Amino acid sequence: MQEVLLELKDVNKIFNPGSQNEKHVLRQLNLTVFDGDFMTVIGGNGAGKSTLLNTVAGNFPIQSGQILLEGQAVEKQAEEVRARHIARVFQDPSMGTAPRMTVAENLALACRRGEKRSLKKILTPELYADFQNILSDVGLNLDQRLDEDLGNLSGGQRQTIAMIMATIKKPKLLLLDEHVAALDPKASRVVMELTKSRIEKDNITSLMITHNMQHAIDYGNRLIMMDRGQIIYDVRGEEKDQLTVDRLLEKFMELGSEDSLTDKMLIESTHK
Ligand SMILES: Nc1ncnc2c1ncn2[C@@H]1O[C@H](COP(=O)(O)OP(=O)(O)OP(=O)(O)O)[C@@H](O)[C@H]1O
Repeated sequence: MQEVLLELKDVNKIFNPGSQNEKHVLRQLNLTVFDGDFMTVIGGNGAGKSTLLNTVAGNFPIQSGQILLEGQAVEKQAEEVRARHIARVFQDPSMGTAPRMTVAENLALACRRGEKRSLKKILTPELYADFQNILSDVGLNLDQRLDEDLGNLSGGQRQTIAMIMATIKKPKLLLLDEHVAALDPKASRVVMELTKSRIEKDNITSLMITHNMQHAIDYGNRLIMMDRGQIIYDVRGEEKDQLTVDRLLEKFMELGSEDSLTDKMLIESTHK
């Protein structure tokens, strides 16, 4: 039996409740994520994908329901406890990283995720040597750039560092919110392959939002499709392996959701 890592039970998330701008975004949402699942998350604009990740991360309070990480209610945990367990990579590489600090300093901070930050020197020669090893495996000559400000690197290089930062200290849960969407196809490929190897190396339970349906099919062991705040399709294993982009498009049509299929999804899905 696979162990449950994350459980969402009847979760409702409403923005601006009781006001004219009330927006019921997650609707009685139920989801069980098993230890080691690498789940891709797709859905049209406004389906609730980012809201799902933000509520799981404990950033958005919910109106009702439960979000349990290893049986503990996420929103009741202190921020540093959540930060220790849950790592995130965003579309914007400046989020979660410090552009005016060097690559090595950023990595050193990531090694202390969830610990009380202090000004004490944390970048030891041993850590520096570890970072050089990790980066020489990645390529892109990043091992030569440890002393450069992170903000001077290209978008692809910064997302590479962000991905390593998120996984350098194994999190219980990794949340990826369209983390390659702003990259050109070549950089996107490099970061996706790194994503796969970092996740597989430590068997990290991961949720990855993507607009690229080919990526959603090619990566991970499980795929969910969201529509109007609910999970309307959940496949894994062989059934997922047999999916094609055409089949996913059909699925959108079947569910009467073709309006939410955006040009971005159609264009991105043609890139491997
Ligand atoms: N902080 C907020 N306040 C009010 N409404 C919000 C807020 N955040 C998101 N929403 C609304 O909730 C809905 C779902 O947004 P969300 O960002 O979760 O969708 P998504 O599936 O990630 O979409 P996309 O693919 O376009 O990023 C949208 O209608 C959005 O406008």
